[in-house]
Amino acid sequence: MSDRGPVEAADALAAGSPAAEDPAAAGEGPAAVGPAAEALAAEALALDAADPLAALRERFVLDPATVYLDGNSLGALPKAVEARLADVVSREWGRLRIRSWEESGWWTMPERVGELVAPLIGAGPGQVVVSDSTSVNLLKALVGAVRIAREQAPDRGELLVDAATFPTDGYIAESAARLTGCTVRAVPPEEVPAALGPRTAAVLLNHVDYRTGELRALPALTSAAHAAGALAVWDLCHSAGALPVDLDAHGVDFAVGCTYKFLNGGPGSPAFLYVRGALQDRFDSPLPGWNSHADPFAMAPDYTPASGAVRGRVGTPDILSMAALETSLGVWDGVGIRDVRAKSLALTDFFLRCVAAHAGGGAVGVRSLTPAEHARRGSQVALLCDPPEQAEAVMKELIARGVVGDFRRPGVLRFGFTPLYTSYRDAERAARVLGEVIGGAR
Ligand SMILES: Cc1ncc(COP(=O)(O)O)c(C=O)c1O
Ligand SMILES: Nc1c(O)cccc1C(=O)C[C@H](N)C(=O)O
Repeated sequence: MSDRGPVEAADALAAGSPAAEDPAAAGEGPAAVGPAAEALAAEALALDAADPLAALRERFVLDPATVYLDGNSLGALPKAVEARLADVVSREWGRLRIRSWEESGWWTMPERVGELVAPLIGAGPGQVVVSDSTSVNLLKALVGAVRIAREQAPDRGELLVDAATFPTDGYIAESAARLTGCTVRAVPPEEVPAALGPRTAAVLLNHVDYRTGELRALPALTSAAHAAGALAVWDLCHSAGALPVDLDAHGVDFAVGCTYKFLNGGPGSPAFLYVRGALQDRFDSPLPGWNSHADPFAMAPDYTPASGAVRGRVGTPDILSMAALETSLGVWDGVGIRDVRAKSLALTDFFLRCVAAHAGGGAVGVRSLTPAEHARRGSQVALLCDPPEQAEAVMKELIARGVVGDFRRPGVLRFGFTPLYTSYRDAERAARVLGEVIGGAR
């Protein structure tokens, strides 16, 4: 992207977007005023009144003056976290001190919290560990996948990587390739099936594109990788907690994801690593720290890997962040990920309709890069500004008016929808204020 100007880069983004030509998903025509605007506001009220998940909003700290649509970058704070952290600090650390590794269950937290994440990503017990960052887990997963692929076929020497990937995945894939003697080939996800071959060791894909919000076909792409004898590694940062992933059902080999977005774990909360049960004994981590040793307190000079999910650990876990995440995951009690998905789609559908009604006719145009088809949509809406150079200023003004999304180069306004706390009124207000901001630019 760096060698292109914002307009060229925006054209490339829009050209690759399946929704770019969809008028229903674009702000075209004059902005809605009067009865049309009132009808959308009334509809939002009715949708909120009928929303079975509406009460969950009470579990979060939210500011009524703000519409928070940035939960795909940093999830909102669940109310229960403050008291938990105060207790961890004052009692577990302050009074119990070293005893807490055992008495407060600190030592086993990575596996225990992994078990709380597991049902949300369709993983049975014993396959998910919470540890380190997504970037670090990507290295473990990629090197681990290549090593397994090469057990049977030592000449598999290529890593296929999503060409539109979030940058850290690409950087880590390059390093994983250098460590294993592989080469990296960047491929648009839809071209992965044709690019797979007898030399492919592993494929790394983002489940949801962080800029466009496009949801990739995880089942089909995983099957295609397997048919070619390669392993499938998925980055679930923008899907975990937003939609069903069903890792076990689709036979995914490795998956990673962060917990501070739709899982609301807090800034920098530790990420998760999934290693399919059938592969765990063959998982040879490139970061075999003492926490993943079969008997860490033996302090043995030689490394013997632990069995199960524990093998994905490295060093001492970050207890404060992990405790915040553990308590945050409590907001999912009694909540089904399929219900969350249904609300996410309804919210983004409604927001796109409101944008189409409110955000037309200004000096700055917007069109959705996010696929209109439900099967290809994550839980965000990405609007490309025309001209793209205006996007940053538009987002700044939106934030000043209490609508918090974010801006991504070259000209994308991103709005994340977290069904646990986002209301239809939020969606309507965000689109209405966007219309005012764009209209104000006339
Ligand atoms: C798709 C994706 N992968 C990886 C990351 C990076 O994760 P981390 O900074 O926690 O390593 C992010 C977000 O920052 C992301 O959106
Ligand atoms: N991890 C972040 C951070 O430390 C600061 C600001 C933003 C982030 C993000 O998570 C960005 C996010 N992954 C994205 O999709 O753009």
